[in-house]
Parts: sequence; structure tokens; C-alpha cells
Amino acid sequence: MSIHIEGIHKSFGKNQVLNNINLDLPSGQLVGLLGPSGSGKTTLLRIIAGLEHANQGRIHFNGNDVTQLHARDRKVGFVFQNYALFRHMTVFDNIAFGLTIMPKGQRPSAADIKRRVTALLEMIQLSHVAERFPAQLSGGQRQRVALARSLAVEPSVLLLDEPFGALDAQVRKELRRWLRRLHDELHFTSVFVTHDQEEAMDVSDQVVVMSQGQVEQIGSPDAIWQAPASRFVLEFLGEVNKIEGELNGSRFKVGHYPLQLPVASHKQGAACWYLRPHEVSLTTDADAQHPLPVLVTDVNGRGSAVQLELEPKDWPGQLLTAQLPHQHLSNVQRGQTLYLGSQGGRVYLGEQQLTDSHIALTA
Ligand SMILES: Nc1ncnc2c1ncn2[C@@H]1O[C@H](COP(=O)(O)OP(=O)(O)OP(=O)(O)O)[C@@H](O)[C@H]1O
Repeated sequence: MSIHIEGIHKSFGKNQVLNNINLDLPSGQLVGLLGPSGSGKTTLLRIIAGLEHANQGRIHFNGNDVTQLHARDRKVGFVFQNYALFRHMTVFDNIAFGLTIMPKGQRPSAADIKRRVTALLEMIQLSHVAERFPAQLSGGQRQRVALARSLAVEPSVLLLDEPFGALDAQVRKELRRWLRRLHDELHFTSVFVTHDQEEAMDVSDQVVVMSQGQVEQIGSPDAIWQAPASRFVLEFLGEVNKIEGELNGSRFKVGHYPLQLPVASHKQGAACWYLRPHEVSLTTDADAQHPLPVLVTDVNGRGSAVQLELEPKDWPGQLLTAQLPHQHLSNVQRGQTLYLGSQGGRVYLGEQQLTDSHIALTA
């Protein structure tokens, strides 16, 4: 079921929460709505569901206008953060619930309900707890039951609002992988809300990045990561170092260090050089590619890369983080001075990115 969202505006009193949202979500995709708290994700999800009404705009499912349709007639399934299972019902009965309350003409027979619930229990790998009550399950298991319960009625669209938000990091990771697999098997269309960029990037076919009631960017996780459409998206998608300086033509001055942009520019003003931790390059001696001195304030060698915390030395700036392959620099010590350069990065003057690809600055 494809979802077409057209010119949606929503205000609560004087507070405008959604400002002209237009999106085309193809059938069968898992779409992540990603944005900081208050950016309007949940409100948009509720409008898609029919639980909230927009002041302006239209929603189409598979080309049919459902704007005026009541939530219960939209065939939408929900999963919320707080499980919302019936405490007095077994796991089996919880999953069967939606089927048992269907109007008589549509309700499957008892045998069919049993078959469907049994199949779902197998799919979520919880057949062995079918007769337990929610209180006897772990948080992750409860959330799997919640998901199975909303899938039991075969919704055209599944909407998930921070479905794994209340779970610890490890379970969260497992469940999102599992949601992805389930999605690939059953091919329903889902939209899920998260403020966790790693979660959105990990499972979505497409990510919609929202900020202050507007769509900042929509694209595959890879496309958004490679080419963020704005400073906001660049900063929101994972850790990034910011080096502030003064641009004058192709010169970018950081403190008293004049650096050189590798492209022609006639612009001037306060600019910012953004570097992801893995884009930082370091040497033990200054050279043209590594002009900025930094003091190593922390070394963390766990995992597949060495993570360094660096303090600008002799130039104004915030603490920086670098991530290097283990073999890159041997025996880096806290208190050591290194010289910073880059293997790419982006320079912004105000909201404008100076080039559309990565650039390295030199002395
Ligand atoms: N029923 C309501 N009445 C008044 N204001 C509301 C209502 N629902 C949401 N808002 C406001 O709308 C704005 C967007 O809220 P929304 O829940 O959609 O954001 P969100 O991106 O999902 O945030 P979070 O990640 O914190 O859930 C917020 O400023 C919120 O206070």
C-alpha cells in the first residue's frame, strides 16, 4: 500500500507543528521518520493513522483519498513504545484479540484464528510462551508480541512509534534487525518514528529527516549519509567535528593558521569546517596536509578502531574526536602533540555548502 502525503499543515492552537509536508512512500517500504524531539514525527504518524486531523492537506493510500476516513476504516496497524498488551490475557489471546473483535461477516473462524496466531507465534519465535501472561515476559518479548498482535489483522500499513524506545541497547538492536527481516518476508508498508539516527539508518529503506515541522531530506540511508542536504542533517546524523574559521576567498583562517580550500571561492565570512571522526587524519609532524596542532587528551583503543580525543593547541575550538584504524598511528599517548588534517570534510558558509563533495584543506 503506497502512502501519498500532500500539503499537510497542522497547528495546536498557535503552535504550528507541521508545515507543508509532502511525501511519497512507495508500497512495501520500511520508512523511518527521524528527527529531534518536538519535530512533529508523532503528529505526522497520527495523521497518517487518522487519529489526528490535519488543518490542511490530504492523505492517499494506494491512490485513494483517506483524509476523511476514520482510523478504524484505514486498516492501519500500530505499535507503540509502551507495549500496551492486555495484562489479563495470555500471549496467544493478545495476538488473537484483533481478529476476535472483527464484525461477524469478516471474522475468521476459530480454527482460522488459531492457525493465524500459531503462524505469527512461530514467526516471532515465541511459540513456547503462548500461554504466558505479559508480566511473565521480558520487555523485548512483549514488544514482539505487540508487533505480532498488530500484524494479525493484516493491516495495509503498519505504523510504529518509537517501538523499541523503552528497551536496552542490545535488545533494541536485535529487535530492529528482526523487524527488518519480518518486513522483508511479509512486504507490508511501514512507517516508524525514531529519534535514534543509528536505528533509522540501520533498518530503513528510506529515511525522512524532520526538523521543526518540516522535511529536511528524504532518501536512502546511504544517500543521506553521503550527501546531507543541510547543515542540520549533517549535524543530526552522527558525530561530527566543527572547526570554526574565517573565510576570505579560498583562504580559511583558523585562529592564526591560514588554510587553503582546494577550490576557487570569492566568498567571505564566518565559516565552519565539518569533519566526521573517521575523516580526521593525523601525523606526528606538521606538514602541508596536516597543519593544525592538537593535544591528545584521551586514547581509547577498544573495538576495531582507535578513538582519540583531541584538544586544539594554539587555536580556538572545541574538543575533537578522531577515529583511526589501529595500524595508522602506533603508540599514541595522552599528552602527545599531533597534527590534524583531513581525508575529506565539508565547509559551510552560513547555510551554504561551499562544494557539493568532500574537500581536504591544506596549509
Ligand atoms: N495534542 C497536542 N496538543 C498540543 N500540542 C501538541 C499535541 N501533540 C503534540 N503537540 C506539540 O506538537 C509538537 C510536535 O510534537 P510531536 O509529538 O509530533 O513531536 P515528535 O517529533 O514526535 O517528538 P518526540 O520525539 O518528543 O515524541 C510539540 O511541540 C508538542 O508539544
